Amino acid sequence: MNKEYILAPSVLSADFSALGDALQFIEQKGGDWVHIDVMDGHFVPNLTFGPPVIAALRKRTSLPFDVHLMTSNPAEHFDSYIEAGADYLTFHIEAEIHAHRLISRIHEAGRKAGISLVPSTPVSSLKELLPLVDLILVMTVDPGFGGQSLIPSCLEKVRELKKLKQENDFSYIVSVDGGVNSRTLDSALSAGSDVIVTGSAFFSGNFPV
Ligand SMILES: O=C(CO)[C@@H](O)[C@H](O)COP(=O)(O)O
Ligand SMILES: [Fe+2]
Repeated sequence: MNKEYILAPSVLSADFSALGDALQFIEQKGGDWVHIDVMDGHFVPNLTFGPPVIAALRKRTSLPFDVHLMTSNPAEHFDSYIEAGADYLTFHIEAEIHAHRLISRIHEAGRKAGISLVPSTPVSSLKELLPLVDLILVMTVDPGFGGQSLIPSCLEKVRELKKLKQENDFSYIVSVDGGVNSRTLDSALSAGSDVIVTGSAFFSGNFPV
């Protein structure tokens, strides 16, 4: 299928007892990246993968790893995720005051730095970081779980970010994460999303691939 966006299926909705097979499935279905949701049971009320699991998956595919840290204090352990094989490492603005420093450290390690914001955080909170980041991940659900419904008003942030990018010649790409399925895909794309993350819809056959 010829598509004009980066498809980043999230293994959060895969069978955790067969994550290697999930990577193969993503490749077969034309996924461009693998989205890996790291949850610490603190920043979000759920717990998922850590660096050892990511390092094991790294041996099974050459697709880029889009690691989404939903963790408190991401600066404390970001290097383990880089060592494990993250290509894009995204952390939450709500979890890190010293974001400039963390972005620099990710860049010094030779990886792409992403910043994410939950539905209640406005784009204005990212103002100082817009010239620095490679990716902005707009959460369209409250993070922590797959299978939730996309909050349509969050897509306004995608429009705002794309406008700011154009006006200021910034280089970031914009990703939409949460509740994207065959019904909501068009709205995410028409808002200007460059990357589409999809978990439950992709693994249940409710995503147009
Ligand atoms: O970051 C998250 C959830 O916190 C996402 O990456 C989910 O994995 C997306 O799942 P769906 O909403 O597509 O089921
Ligand atoms: Fe995610």
